[in-house]
Amino acid sequence: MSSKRMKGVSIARPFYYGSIAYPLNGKKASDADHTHKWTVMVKGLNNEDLSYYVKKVVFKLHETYPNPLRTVESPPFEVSETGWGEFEIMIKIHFHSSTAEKPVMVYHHLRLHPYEDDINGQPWPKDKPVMSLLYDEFVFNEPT
Ligand SMILES: O=C(Nc1ccc(C(=O)N2CC(c3nccs3)C2)s1)[C@@H]1CCCN1
Repeated sequence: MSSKRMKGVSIARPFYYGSIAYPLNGKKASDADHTHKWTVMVKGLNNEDLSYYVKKVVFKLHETYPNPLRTVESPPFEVSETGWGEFEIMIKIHFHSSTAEKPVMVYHHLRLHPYEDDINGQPWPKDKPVMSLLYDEFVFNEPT
C-alpha cells in the first residue's frame, strides 16, 4: 500500500462509546448514597488499539464529581466511578497531529437502570449490569 496518503480519499474507522453500570447492592462505596459503580468508555471494535490514531480522550463528568474533567492519554480510554444517578457525559476524542483531524465530541447519557424488565418480561436481576454502548465511525478525510 502506498505510504503516500492518497488525495480525496476518506478512511472510516469504527469505534463505540458508552457505559456499563453495575449495582453495588449495598457493597462499600466512597459515599453511602452511591448505588452503582460504572465505567464510561471509548473502545475500538474487537479491542482494536485506538491509540494508533487517538492521542487522548477527555471525559467531562457531572460537576459534583471531584476533578470532573478526566483526561485519559493511553488505552483503555475509560473512566470508572461510583454514583447514584444518571447524567450526560461529554466525551472529547483528540487525534494525533499526524491525522490533522479536529477533535470529535460526543455526548453519552449514563444509564444505571434498564429501560424495562428483562427480555422475557422477568424483573431485571438486581446484580445484572446495564450496558449502553453506541457504534460510530471516525472519518479521516484526505486533503483534496
Ligand atoms: O442523577 C442525576 N444527576 C447526578 C449528578 C451526579 C450524580 C452522582 O451520582 N454523583 C455525584 C457524585 C458525587 N457526589 C459527591 C462525591 S462524588 C455521585 S447523579 C440527574 C438528576 C436526577 C436524574 N439524573
